[in-house]
Amino acid sequence: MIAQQWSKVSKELRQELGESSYKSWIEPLELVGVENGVARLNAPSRFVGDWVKRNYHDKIVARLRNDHAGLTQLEFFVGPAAAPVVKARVQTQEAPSVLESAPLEGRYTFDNFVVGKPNELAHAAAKRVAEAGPVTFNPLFLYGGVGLGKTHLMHAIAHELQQSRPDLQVLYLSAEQFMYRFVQALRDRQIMDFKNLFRSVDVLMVDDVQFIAGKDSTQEEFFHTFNALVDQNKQIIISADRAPGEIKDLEARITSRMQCGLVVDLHPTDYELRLGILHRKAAIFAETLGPVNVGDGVFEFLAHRITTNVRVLEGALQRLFAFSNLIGQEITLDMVQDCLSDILRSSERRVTVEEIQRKVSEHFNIRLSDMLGPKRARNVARPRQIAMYLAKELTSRSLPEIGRRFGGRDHTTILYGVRKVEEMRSTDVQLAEDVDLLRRLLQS
Ligand SMILES: Nc1ncnc2c1ncn2[C@@H]1O[C@H](COP(=O)(O)OP(=O)(O)OP(=O)(O)O)[C@@H](O)[C@H]1O
Repeated sequence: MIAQQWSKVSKELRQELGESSYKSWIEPLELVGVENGVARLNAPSRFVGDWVKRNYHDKIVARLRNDHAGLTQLEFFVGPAAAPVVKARVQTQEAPSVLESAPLEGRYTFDNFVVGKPNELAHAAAKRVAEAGPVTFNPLFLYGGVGLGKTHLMHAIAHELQQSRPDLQVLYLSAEQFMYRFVQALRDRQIMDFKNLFRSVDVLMVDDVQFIAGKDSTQEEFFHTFNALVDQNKQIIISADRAPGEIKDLEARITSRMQCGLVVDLHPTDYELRLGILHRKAAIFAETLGPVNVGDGVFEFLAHRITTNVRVLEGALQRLFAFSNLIGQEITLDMVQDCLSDILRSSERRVTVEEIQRKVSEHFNIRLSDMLGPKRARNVARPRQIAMYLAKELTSRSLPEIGRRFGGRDHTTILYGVRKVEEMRSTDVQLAEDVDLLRRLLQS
């Protein structure tokens, strides 16, 4: 049955992806089962599993859903199927005796998480929770844009707890899986069992909570589970793509509950963090694939050009490693251009220096002519430096080019402005907020 379903799906993928991608990535896979919204596939190596997950996850899930409504996730394993990583046990008689966590990604550990200015607070909060000391903030609410490491941090907490406190019952799942289990319990008339199971965990982690917004009965149940756990002083960790107050259609009482704990933001990455992540990921890929030579300037180029999110950055690097491995040559800048033309095109920065100058002037209520002119008063000079900083961050213009657009200033003046804002971001909260807001406005 499962084999037939997989054969149907792989035939469709063969048509869609073409013979060569099919042979490399789909043909070697075997579907071994589907349970609790997760399909388990056997892969010949972790590299193949990772690749397929990154590139074809949604395509495969969409097709398998024809036979398995409620499927949300793929899990890949190499060799004989392993037992799910984290389990929560309960003592009720009739209820299923085990509440299974969603699978954890083995690579999402604290060791593999690169810390920089944009994520240091989120990282510190996650580390604190992973120590499993007395609960000091509840819940920990992590939020940030797509692919900035929320899931990575949650899995890292689960891994750490698993190591240091195997006695704790830790449950990690996505909000979608929470809803799926709730609906299933309603359908099977096992709602009391569901309640008991969820109230028995010591640490509950719910990923992408924005998913339950607007889903009334799921929200209601989530609210009760949440309250019951908080009352018992059990740690809850939640992630979302935006701050609690900004999630549309989330009930006010849930929003205010979320705000009672520690709310931390994962900021968009900066150049240094992207560079650090590239080095770390390259070391990880090299462990799987063997060493690959990376030519001069490749990491810097990628960190400069791919600013959208870390997932895209990682996908780009993985593609380069796979290609370099296939042809047995080092990764050069030419190879980057050939191999990643689609990614580079789509991440081309469209914001212009002029747009930045306009927005920054509006925000600080100064004249555009003053921004470009010689005035040195602080109320003009600081916004000018912020605009210089954003121009460097958000466009691919060089410092001399930016200088020309700022009334013919020298590139060293621009560099000074950029550095000044970089420095001040860590000490001046107001300035950091202004910069983040402007960046968001310009990128939306
Ligand atoms: N600071 C970091 N260090 C190392 N890897 C990172 C970092 N930030 C993100 N990543 C990597 O980027 C990828 C995407 O991260 P993750 O899935 O955690 O993002 P997310 O914020 O949960 O995204 P989404 O909003 O799509 O759920 C993962 O492979 C993760 O390992």
